[in-house]
Amino acid sequence: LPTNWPLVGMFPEILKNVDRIHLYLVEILEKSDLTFIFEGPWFTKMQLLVTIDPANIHHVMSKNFQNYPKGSKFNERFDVLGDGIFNADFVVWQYHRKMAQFFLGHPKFNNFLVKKTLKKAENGLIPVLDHVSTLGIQVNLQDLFARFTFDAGCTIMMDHDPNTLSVDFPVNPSSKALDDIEEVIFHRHVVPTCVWKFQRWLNVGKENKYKKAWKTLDSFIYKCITAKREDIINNNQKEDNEVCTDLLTLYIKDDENLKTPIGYQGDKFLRDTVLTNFIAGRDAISITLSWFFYILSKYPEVASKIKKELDNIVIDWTNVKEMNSKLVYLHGALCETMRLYPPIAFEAKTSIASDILPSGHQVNPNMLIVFNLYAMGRMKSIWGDDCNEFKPERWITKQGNIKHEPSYKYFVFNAGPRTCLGRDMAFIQMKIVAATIIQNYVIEAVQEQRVVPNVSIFLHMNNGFKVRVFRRPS
Ligand code: HEM
Repeated sequence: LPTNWPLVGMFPEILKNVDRIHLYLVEILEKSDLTFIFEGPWFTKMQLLVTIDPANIHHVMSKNFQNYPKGSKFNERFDVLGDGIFNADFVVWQYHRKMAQFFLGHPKFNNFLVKKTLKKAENGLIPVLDHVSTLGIQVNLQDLFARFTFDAGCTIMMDHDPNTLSVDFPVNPSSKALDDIEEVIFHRHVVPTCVWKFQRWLNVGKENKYKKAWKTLDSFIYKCITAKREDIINNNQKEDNEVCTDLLTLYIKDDENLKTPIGYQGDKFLRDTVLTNFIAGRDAISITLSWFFYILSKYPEVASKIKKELDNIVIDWTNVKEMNSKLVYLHGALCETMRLYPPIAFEAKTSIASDILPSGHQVNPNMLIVFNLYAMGRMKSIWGDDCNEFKPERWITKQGNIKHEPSYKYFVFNAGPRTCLGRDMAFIQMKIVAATIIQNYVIEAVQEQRVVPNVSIFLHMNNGFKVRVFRRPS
């Protein structure tokens, strides 16, 4: 376990291992029986509890949920999200949750999502993959998927396609602004609060970058909201028109709902909601797809099995229920990818009152509890001796159905009342992309590259994932 030095606490050990923090946490958490207390330098009075014990997760996320809000520190660091669901607690969160549950589960919205994802695969993904395969050039698959999810996300949220997925690989200011925002939010987690707040006050360095990115995103989203409001007025009568079923339209049409517990928020509410959904969905999906194809390049037999599963069915994405029941192996391979490479590798909560966790650890008031999902997927005591092997079969029952694991064990989509609301949406989009590629192309990883996760809010690959693409003979 890390040595707790006088004055500096465990800080030197963390600094020494910062580049391999996920692997380091795997080692520490294994040795410490899944929970340990990190002691910071004495002057910071920092003490955080790091745990991946499923019983503790169940306790914090569900049983004693009221004692563990996101907390003011989280709100400060993610202030760009405004009062959106990610950043909200208590009544405001309840209000958002009810609305988001209704709209994200809306049948019209789900049909729209499938239709637009298929269209993006056909008009964006396939032409780009054909282009790189014809020219025989390398492509960074991580970048390609980020473009796919940005375009699809904008279309699904606001019915606006910025077309960043095209053969000339354009730089898009709003997509770049999202990258910058994520980079600075991560920075805010690693430097002392007083340091980044001082930088913000001076408007220098990363904080200056953050401010500019915030402005770019605001301008983009507010423009789309204004255009959408005009669109709705002009198309008011066309209820069945697909233009009317993006998320923004559904929210705007229910204008009564914009009267939130903190007052009428109008376009500000819409802006917070759209931005939160961007942050929630864009990277998690593209990162999972990148790791998925990275793993398939290591396990070609898994790719063959998925291809066989796809060849044996009639593909009809409009019948999502049917597709889910038939694509069991593909589903298992995606779950297994996220077990080993969870796109959101860290989760955190802050305690209100003191508490005792099922593991026996004492929680003090206002204590930060940190969960590392990367380490969690690689624990023998949770997943068995074969935890480091990639086995889609782990997710299939003897009867050939999808096997469900409790969310406090498979914590990738969060657990308890704040469970991810985009899980089904994410799976359907990932399945459409995976099926489109596996059926039409062979992806070959470029040999001379080291693919490792970086240390950030999301589990990106440090230098992307370079591949060559070959069209399958028809
Ligand atoms: C592979 C894809 C995804 C993964 C792994 C994932 C994972 C997560 C996780 C870990 C959280 C908890 C975050 C926190 O509380 O700090 C979360 C929350 C959430 N996710 Fe996802 N997510 C994915 C895709 C999506 C998509 C596509 C959407 C919809 C646009 C979405 C919507 C949400 C929302 C609204 C919440 C907030 C729930 C709440 O606080 O009550 N997610 N997700």
